[in-house]
Amino acid sequence: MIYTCTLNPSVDYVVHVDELRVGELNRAVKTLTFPGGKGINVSRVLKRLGVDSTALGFIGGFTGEFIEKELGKENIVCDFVKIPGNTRINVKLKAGLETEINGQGPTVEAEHEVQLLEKIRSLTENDIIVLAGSVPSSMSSDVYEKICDEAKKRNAKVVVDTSGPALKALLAHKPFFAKPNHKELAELFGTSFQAKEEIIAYGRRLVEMGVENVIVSMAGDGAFYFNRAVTLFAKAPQGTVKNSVGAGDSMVAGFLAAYTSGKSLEEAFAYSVASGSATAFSEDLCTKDRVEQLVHEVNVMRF
Ligand SMILES: Nc1ncnc2c1ncn2[C@@H]1O[C@H](COP(=O)(O)OP(=O)(O)OP(=O)(O)O)[C@@H](O)[C@H]1O
Ligand SMILES: O=P(O)(O)OC[C@@]1(O)O[C@H](CO)[C@@H](O)[C@@H]1O
Repeated sequence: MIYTCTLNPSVDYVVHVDELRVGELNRAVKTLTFPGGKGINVSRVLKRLGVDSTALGFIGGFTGEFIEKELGKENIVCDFVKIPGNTRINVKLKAGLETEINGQGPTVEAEHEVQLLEKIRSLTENDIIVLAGSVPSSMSSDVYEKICDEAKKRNAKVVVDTSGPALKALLAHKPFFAKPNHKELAELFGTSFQAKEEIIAYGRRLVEMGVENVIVSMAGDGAFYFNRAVTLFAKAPQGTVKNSVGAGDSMVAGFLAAYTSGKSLEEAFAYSVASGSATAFSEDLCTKDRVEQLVHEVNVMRF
């Protein structure tokens, strides 16, 4: 079974305006509301790609109820720890450019962390757990490491899609799969990239640190895949971007869906890139049909 863990889920409130006038009244031309948070997005895309998962993490209040109801409509199994306070609302403002304002999220107490860790203790060697998204400011920054330790003790595979100190700390635990974008990779090593060769060098360093599979995404410029044996590159398919929120999460789901169904590495990587782009070209997350159309446009090259 695949488990996703979203410590700080969100209701994503997508607001379209023709033109943003700062300091004035703006009227939306369209608004959309989605259950969000990186792990939840991975669960939603996995389901669309025909793979079941269980969504773990913390939810609370009317926004938490919305998330659980929406995931229920999509037949996604939820096993959240319920907390007081409202799950955050993240504003995704579309006014030509995409601007995001992510909420802080409710307080998670020590007792809630204990309840989550208890759920992690039921994982087995047949399971994969995806740790995705930011750590709530009320939690200690090593919570992902604690979850990772519990999962690894039980030989479950750990997948990491986070950034900053949480990503840095988790790499030492040699996860099965990590998907930083190129900016997160640069931040990890306190550098900035001017050329693709630098992305390759630093991506390979993650493999040397013990990560089994690494995908470094580069938005419209495609992505690299690294493991001990190969470096692969794929350009992103061309299309009209409608919403890049969740594109990275869709890549994680696409890779896992293909990998767990026994596809080759090249195929899994192509499927991952196609899933990211299919989401970028959709208002909500990708559909399986769109992924399978786009995968034919993804050419995987070996370096
Ligand atoms: N403009 C685009 N055109 C085509 N494909 C895109 C575009 N933006 C993103 N993608 C696809 O989505 C993948 C992931 O994008 P990106 O690098 O932006 O991830 P991310 O920063 O983790 O995203 P997020 O945090 O919003 O989920 C890319 O590798 C690509 O396949
Ligand atoms: O604040 P975090 O946890 O870093 O990111 C949360 C978030 O921006 O990530 C998802 C897209 O990847 C959205 O659904 C959600 O709003």
